[in-house]
Amino acid sequence: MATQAISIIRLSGEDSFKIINRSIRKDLNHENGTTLRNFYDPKGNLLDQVFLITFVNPNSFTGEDVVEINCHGGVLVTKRILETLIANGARMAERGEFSKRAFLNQKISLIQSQGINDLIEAKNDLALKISAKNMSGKTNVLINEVKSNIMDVISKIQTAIDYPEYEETDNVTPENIKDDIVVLHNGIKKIIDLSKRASFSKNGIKTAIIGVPNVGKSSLLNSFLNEDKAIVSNEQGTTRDIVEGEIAFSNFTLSLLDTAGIRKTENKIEQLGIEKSLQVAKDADLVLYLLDVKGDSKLIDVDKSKTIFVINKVDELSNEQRKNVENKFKEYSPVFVSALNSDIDSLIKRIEDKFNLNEIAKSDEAILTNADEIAKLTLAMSKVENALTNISNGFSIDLINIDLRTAFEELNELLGFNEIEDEILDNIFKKYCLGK
Ligand SMILES: Nc1nc2c(ncn2[C@@H]2O[C@H](COP(=O)(O)OP(=O)(O)OP(=O)(O)O)[C@@H](O)[C@H]2O)c(=O)[nH]1
Ligand SMILES: [Mg+2]
Repeated sequence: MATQAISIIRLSGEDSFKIINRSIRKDLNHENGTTLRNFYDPKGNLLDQVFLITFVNPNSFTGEDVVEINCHGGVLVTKRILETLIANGARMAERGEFSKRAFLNQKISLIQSQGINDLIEAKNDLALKISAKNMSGKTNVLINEVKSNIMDVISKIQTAIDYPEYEETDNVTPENIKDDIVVLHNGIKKIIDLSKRASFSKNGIKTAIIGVPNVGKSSLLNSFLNEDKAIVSNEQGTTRDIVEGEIAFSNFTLSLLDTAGIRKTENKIEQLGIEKSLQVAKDADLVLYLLDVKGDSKLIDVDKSKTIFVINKVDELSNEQRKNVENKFKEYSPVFVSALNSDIDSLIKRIEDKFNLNEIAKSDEAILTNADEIAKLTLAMSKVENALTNISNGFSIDLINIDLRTAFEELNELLGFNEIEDEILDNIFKKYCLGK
């Protein structure tokens, strides 16, 4: 606890009014409202003048009676008010308990509660934007649309199975419903694709900076971070261990890893550093590979699909030399930067383009950034894919129906509409910051 301008203490549950009434002189009316009151400790000593906001169930965040106590933000006064409330019958909330109660009282869905958590932890503007949308319930609406599209196809099939004598159901054949299912599949695929890329925005893109010694890897890290974090020198093999740094841009966060320059060496410690460099490159989401303009173009083996090739020290190149270098490394379409002069905007732009983060920032689609949520959606998509394969294999509509129903159930689970075991539920909400 630290000193703040004001502290806000929230009571939630059916005894909320009873508990606060023990610390004030005249009972509050059991209604929504605001009031300024003197707050007394159990011995009757005046502790503070507090501003109270009351919410009567179900019209509160948790769906229960809630009293919000706005007191002065001193550490001691806040502590004494908390102690008084506890003496009067309250207890401290468990981690995530407010959100859990809101969920159990059907005030918010699982996606919304995840959105609250993400909002608190957002490290950049895009992550903030996505979490606000998820928290607001807009994403629920979009997922519900997908659900009702699945429901439409299921209903068609079900009617054909239950009432085969109806003329309208004659055209419900696997071939005829195929187009509907393809549309469904593409819709879910798009959400997954955007979500996977957006989750980088939330978690930080794990970015390895690699290359031969002296190309300016540590200088590039420092230039990103705008501080002298890694040691830079013109001696080859300066960096031996991984140096980490994190930087947030408007649409993404980079978790940068500067590595030891890769070369043949007899030095055991340097060798270990180089092994680490290769491992880091393997594990990374993104590799910034600094090419050596003076050396030959024999490259370290990297996964090109996740690599951006960079030529540093552009400040040292004449126009003529730059053209030659561009030619030499044409197939890698490298980005030119000068770490020394902090001239790295073109690289930042290239990263943004690679992950297409602008598209995500502008997108009106549902975007989920939590691995569990994406996994559920992926499972739903695989069931829809199964349905399509079964159509191609000439299976009957009742078999196709089974997969669509499972996909539907997965979406329900994503929204938290299915029965969820208590233990799993506790685990979901435990990651919340205290009491939220
Ligand atoms: N002119 C110029 N010099 C640079 C630039 N970036 C780095 N240097 C210089 O290049 C030398 C090597 O830089 P480092 O950042 O230590 O290179 P490194 O790739 O981390 O080297 P190792 O850790 O040994 O693998 C230093 O003398 C830097 O000042 C640049 O953009 N322009
Ligand atoms: Mg270095």
